[in-house]
Amino acid sequence: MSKIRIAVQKSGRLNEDSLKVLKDCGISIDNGKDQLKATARNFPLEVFYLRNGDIPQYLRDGVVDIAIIGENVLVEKGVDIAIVEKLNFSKCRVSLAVPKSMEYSSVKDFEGKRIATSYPNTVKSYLESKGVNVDLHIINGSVEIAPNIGLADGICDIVSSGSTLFKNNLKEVEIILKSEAVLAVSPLISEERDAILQRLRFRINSVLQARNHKYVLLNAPNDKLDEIIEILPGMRSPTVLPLAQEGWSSVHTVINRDTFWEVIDELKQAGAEGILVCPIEKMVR
Ligand SMILES: Nc1ncnc2c1ncn2[C@@H]1O[C@H](COP(=O)(O)OP(=O)(O)OP(=O)(O)O)[C@@H](O)[C@H]1O
Ligand SMILES: O=P(O)(O)OC[C@H]1O[C@H](OP(=O)(O)OP(=O)(O)O)[C@H](O)[C@@H]1O
Ligand SMILES: [Mg+2]
Repeated sequence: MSKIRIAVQKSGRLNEDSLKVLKDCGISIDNGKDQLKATARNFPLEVFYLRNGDIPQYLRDGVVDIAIIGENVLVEKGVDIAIVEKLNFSKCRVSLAVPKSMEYSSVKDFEGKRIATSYPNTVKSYLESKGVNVDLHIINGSVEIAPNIGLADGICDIVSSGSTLFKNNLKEVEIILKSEAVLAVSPLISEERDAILQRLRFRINSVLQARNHKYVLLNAPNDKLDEIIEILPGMRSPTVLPLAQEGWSSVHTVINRDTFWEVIDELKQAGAEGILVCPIEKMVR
């Protein structure tokens, strides 16, 4: 029986969270250190541990069938690779930044300037689309230091919290793109392996949905039930069960993490008591 081959970053920011997604999908992988390849014990899947920057090429050549990779790397390598899931981690942006002291009004201010970056293709195509010509200096790490040592006038690099920019006295002036970890698919995937991919996607979706929601139980006086149910979304509608104490009910529902605290505040104001919040392990819609 064939196995689907997935590329995962060998070490670095994506490694741990990528393996966690597979683990939460119930897939167990021997994760011996220094392995380049590992086989899952209970799912037709092989993991290839690779450098992030090499993964797009492996996908294009069909050496691996799928990969967990930062969207920004696919953009930089300019390969036309389909993204089938956004995985909601490693969120960042690729941005242009300049020294705080520089007066900046528009992207035209970059005309003729020296820009240090590890993402030359991304910067180039962005600035070309704006009709701006620059002098690019390609460096592989510690890009933010370049303006301070006189190597460049500005930089283009990954920004997340902004603290690296702050520490280097730089300010973010243009966001070129937003990125997060994604599941990408080789254009050469076979039909048989595509069927395995669909099974994997089903599991990934139920894991992502679960991570995004909480299970909530609360007690409510019966005369407040209508108002409380109005506040609650729920998968279909909330479950309402009578409590042993007359005139009270227990309400069970699922709440999205994004609106969680607002909903809890509203519930309390509407008369809910004894609110319990539990994590959800898997969620199948
Ligand atoms: N500060 C950050 N916050 C959030 N996500 C980030 C951050 N820096 C990088 N990323 C994302 O994580 C990915 C991997 O980053 P990392 O620095 O581990 O790898 P790399 O050094 O680019 O690659 P390689 O595997 O070739 O060494 C990036 O491509 C980007 O999508
Ligand atoms: O906005 P922040 O939260 O400060 O994150 C941005 C920094 O994170 C990344 O570097 P990383 O730590 O991966 O180091 P690297 O340059 O060695 O890859 C990126 O290259 C930035 O320097
Ligand atoms: Mg990095």
